[in-house]
Amino acid sequence: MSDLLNVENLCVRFEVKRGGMFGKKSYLHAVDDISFAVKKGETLAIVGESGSGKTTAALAVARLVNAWRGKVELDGRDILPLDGAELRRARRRVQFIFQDPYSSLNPRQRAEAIVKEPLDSLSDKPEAEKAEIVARLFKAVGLRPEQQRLFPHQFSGGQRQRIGIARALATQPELIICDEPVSALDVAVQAQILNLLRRLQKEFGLTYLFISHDLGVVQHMSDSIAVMYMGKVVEHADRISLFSNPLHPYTAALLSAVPSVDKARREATKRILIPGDPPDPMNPPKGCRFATRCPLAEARCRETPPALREVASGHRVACHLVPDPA
Ligand SMILES: Nc1ncnc2c1ncn2[C@@H]1O[C@H](COP(=O)(O)OP(=O)(O)OP(=O)(O)O)[C@@H](O)[C@H]1O
Repeated sequence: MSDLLNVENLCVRFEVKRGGMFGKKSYLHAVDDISFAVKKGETLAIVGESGSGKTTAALAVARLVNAWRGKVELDGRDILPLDGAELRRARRRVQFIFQDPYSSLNPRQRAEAIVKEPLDSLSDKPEAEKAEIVARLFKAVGLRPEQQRLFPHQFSGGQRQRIGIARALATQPELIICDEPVSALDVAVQAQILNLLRRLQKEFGLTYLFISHDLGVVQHMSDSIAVMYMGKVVEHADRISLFSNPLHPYTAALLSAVPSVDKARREATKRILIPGDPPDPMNPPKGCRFATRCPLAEARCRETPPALREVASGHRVACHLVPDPA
């Protein structure tokens, strides 16, 4: 399968003023030169702790925040320079499911109007056709026809996320960015929504960029995984390689916190605690960004930033301590 999405050297920075109105202008580099690709019909998960830049990267891919540098190619065409009708077309192809089904739906709109909204803003279809599409989508996400007329507060959290999913599907997108789509939901409901997302992926041939801090969820939802730390991708591999052979000390620590159903594995894996807090994002460490918290860090880690390099087929890592392949 060819790549649907190819992100190259993407950088997003936010201007931050320090010291009041006349303070010096400086920048927070929330996403700092990241690259990844996702094959058609597959799921790439982006994981990392809060503040690592996952959401900002996803918003930049969907053109919901401005990238500072880099490329976001859909089927080989960079969508970052697009505007006008071409941008509208690209927006139809890339849709977003938000984390919080409580705050991402307008409480004053009926469910059917919420699901129809992307068609109103991005398509020129006649009203009757839009109504048909909305009715089909309610069915596809497991909601009943009479629920179309209800308001968000009349739904449970899981049902609200189904509305969010139906809205994301309205323009028949190819790429859906799921930003922590189940983290605001009860565990039992989480499984239902994840199953729904998987079923829809098969049914409509969707490609997912799946943002999560929860590796337990990612284990069930991804073909490949990119691990982010302080704006950088530190490791990127297919799911099986990453779970069976995590190479970056940060990935190993994240994985050690995932409860395993396999008793032998549970006993063999010792929980690795990551000491301290992430450094100030306005003032990142000059070498490896993880060096201040890495139990294995050496002098070179504090001095020189490690490049992301391929150490096994499709397995890339940014760590000085991982040897080159023989
Ligand atoms: N609009 C903004 N202005 C300034 N800084 C921002 C803005 N949005 C995000 N940031 C900063 O960019 C960095 C990355 O944030 P981001 O929300 O992308 O991380 P995340 O990994 O998605 O975290 P979370 O899981 O908490 O959403 C953080 O340091 C955050 O404070």
